[in-house]
Amino acid sequence: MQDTTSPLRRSVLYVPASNDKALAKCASLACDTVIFDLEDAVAPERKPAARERLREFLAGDGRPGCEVVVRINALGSEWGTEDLLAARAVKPDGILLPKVNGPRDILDADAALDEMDAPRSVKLWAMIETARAVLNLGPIAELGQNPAARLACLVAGTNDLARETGMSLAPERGYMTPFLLQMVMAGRAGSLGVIDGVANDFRDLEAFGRACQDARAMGFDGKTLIHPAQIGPANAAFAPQPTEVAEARAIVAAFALPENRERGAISLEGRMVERLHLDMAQTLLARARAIEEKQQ
Ligand SMILES: CC(C)(COP(=O)(O)OP(=O)(O)OC[C@H]1O[C@@H](n2cnc3c(N)ncnc32)[C@H](O)[C@@H]1OP(=O)(O)O)[C@@H](O)C(=O)NCCC(=O)NCCSC(=O)C[C@H](O)C(=O)O
Ligand SMILES: [Mg+2]
Repeated sequence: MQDTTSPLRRSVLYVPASNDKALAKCASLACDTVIFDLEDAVAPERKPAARERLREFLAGDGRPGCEVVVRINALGSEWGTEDLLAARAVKPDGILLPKVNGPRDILDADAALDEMDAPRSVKLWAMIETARAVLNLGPIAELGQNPAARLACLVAGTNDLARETGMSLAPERGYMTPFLLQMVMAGRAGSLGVIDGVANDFRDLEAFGRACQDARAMGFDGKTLIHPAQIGPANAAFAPQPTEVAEARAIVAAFALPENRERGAISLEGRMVERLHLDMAQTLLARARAIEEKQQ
């Protein structure tokens, strides 16, 4: 469940660590999180150079002020350990693990970070993009309840899921939706953030806006993005809408009335409203405030 302290992650932009122009641009963008990618956005022959470029870039003035996450190659791959060392060195908020199959992959990364003396404040994010990860969502999410584990967030990898399963992403991700919902359910059970996958067609912003609205209705915190043009629509779709803010304010005001202070359920404009709705209203208002503060 989102609460009043949940971080804003409406727009989570992948930036290829090998792309100088994209690196130079990212600090000026209004996304909530940047994921610097060492994995699929970087060709095999450019992996070492991308790692070095990222180290240099994040040590300099261009480092973005938002949440910073680094996606490494799978720890079992030939690049994994070097990537993890590089990621640890750039002091990120999170490290995103691709191709996670089950809890073991996360525990191994956790142990490797401990060996590197990485502070516990460096969190792990896990891509859910293999059929095995979907089958293991329960045990993966349980790590979120373990204070010793670093797991903070699940990220959908719909391209890889489509590749492995043969499942179509069209129309409107209808076949993929049950698994995305399973991911949201697991993430919430484990008190984890949950971020939706990317939309590859970055020029069709109308379709993208609809995809963001669907993702929000499914319960996702935000969407992963591949292009700066997707930031505005994602920020708008995952923000509380004016009617929702007005409704939330009315609920808070109604429960503050002396006659309602000791009541669990009240009637408001013909609808039953309970204290759980008061909690939801307070969360939504906190989110609206956080967005407002960010814009100032
Ligand atoms: C998709 C792109 C290759 C398109 O690039 P390009 O043709 O250069 O786009 P534009 O000319 O429209 O770009 C306009 C300006 O914006 C900058 N730009 C573009 N993309 C980014 C970005 N991601 N971050 C920051 N800045 C960006 C360009 O440099 C232009 O700048 P300027 O000329 O100075 O105005 C490209 O967008 C791209 O590479 N996107 C990211 C691709 C990526 O990271 N892929 C991997 C992550 S997605 C994934 O792996 C999904 C998951 O794992 C799964 O399985 O589903
Ligand atoms: Mg992927």
